[in-house]
Amino acid sequence: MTLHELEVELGPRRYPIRIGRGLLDQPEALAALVTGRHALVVTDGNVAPHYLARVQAALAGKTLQALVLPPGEQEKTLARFTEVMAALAAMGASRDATVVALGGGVVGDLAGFAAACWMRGVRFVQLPTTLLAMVDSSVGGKTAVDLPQGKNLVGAFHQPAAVLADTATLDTLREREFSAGLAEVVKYGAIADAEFFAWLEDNAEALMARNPDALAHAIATSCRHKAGIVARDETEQGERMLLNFGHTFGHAIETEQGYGGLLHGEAVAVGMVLAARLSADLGRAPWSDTARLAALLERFDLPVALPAGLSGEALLGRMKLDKKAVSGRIRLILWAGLGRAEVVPDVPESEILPILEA
Ligand SMILES: NC(=O)c1ccc[n+]([C@@H]2O[C@H](COP(=O)([O-])OP(=O)(O)OC[C@H]3O[C@@H](n4cnc5c(N)ncnc54)[C@H](O)[C@@H]3O)[C@@H](O)[C@H]2O)c1
Ligand SMILES: O=C(O)C(=O)C[C@@H](O)[C@H](O)[C@H](O)COP(=O)(O)O
Ligand SMILES: [Zn+2]
Repeated sequence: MTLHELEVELGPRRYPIRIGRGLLDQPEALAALVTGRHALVVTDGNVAPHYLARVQAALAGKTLQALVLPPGEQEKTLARFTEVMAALAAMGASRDATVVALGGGVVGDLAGFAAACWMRGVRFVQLPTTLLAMVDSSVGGKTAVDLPQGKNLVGAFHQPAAVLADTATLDTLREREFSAGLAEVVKYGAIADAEFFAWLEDNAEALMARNPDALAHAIATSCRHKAGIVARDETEQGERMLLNFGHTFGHAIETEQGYGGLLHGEAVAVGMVLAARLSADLGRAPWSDTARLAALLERFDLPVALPAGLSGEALLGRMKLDKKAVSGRIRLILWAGLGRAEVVPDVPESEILPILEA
């Protein structure tokens, strides 16, 4: 098994990211992640039938409970968060408990937020099973739930103790969700690594065919970028905002659709193209790079234009509740072309609205 091992370095608080096929088949390594007596495995109804038994078997010596939630973004709510709290209370979880997130970004964000809050913070382990979770959400400690008013509005920074990504779990992931993960992979090339972007262009077919070597390279490269940025700016005071490229638009779309329309990765794909077009409109980036970005996303079967039926004014209103906004003024991640993004305060609404109405 080819194993990629990385670290997120946060001074004395550092944690490993392990990426490889078959990691869930190593019971000792899984058991070592749970240090106290209590463990709560949070997962969802699509993931549990495939992978929960293996995790349960590995943790058999522990006081163990599993909470299987209904899948989907519409479940990343305060109500489900309360269910996780209730499960921890019912099992008598003490401060040395571990919350294990087995699933995609929805499970990871929700379980992580629960771990951040239970008794003011307990140990948390990420076992990501979607491409998106492996390349992005399992790393970096952003945890949250959505409100009807906006994405991830209630949350906390709470770093996992370890991330263990068994890439064999991607074998059961549906095509649409797989493509959604590729959007966040493309993001790293777009904001920080033009060479990686070109590699993605050259290897798009291999990635869509889920070639194991291509996938491992894409996941490890993405995690290396994310780990580096998080290490330099854990709580998003500056550089980390670049990871939000496409997200001010994307989150507005997801919220406006009631979390039942585009998937997060799909909304980010549209958002990145809108941000790139706005950058080109403002003379900050070459149009040719915007075309390359859209073309690559399309090769990954991702949408690159706003879904029909959304009002530009309504989307603009949603964008004002973005967490990067300052004193109610929208702050956007724009780019200067492939591999170079920047935080831009005070982009006039009069420049943004036409992009939302085009
Ligand atoms: N915390 C962060 O830094 C961060 C980063 C990016 C995205 N996110 C969040 O992540 C979420 C999106 O994550 P996602 O794309 O993983 O969505 P998801 O968790 O909803 O998973 C997608 C779908 O795939 C199913 N699934 C998961 N693993 C599977 C497997 N191995 N086999 C078969 N089916 C499987 C799930 O049940 C779900 O239906 C959003 O809420 C987004 O806001 C957070
Ligand atoms: O890790 C980060 O920082 C990111 O922004 C990664 C994003 O891909 C992710 O969607 C994140 O959840 C967005 O965070 P938010 O603070 O904009 O809600
Ligand atoms: Zn994202």
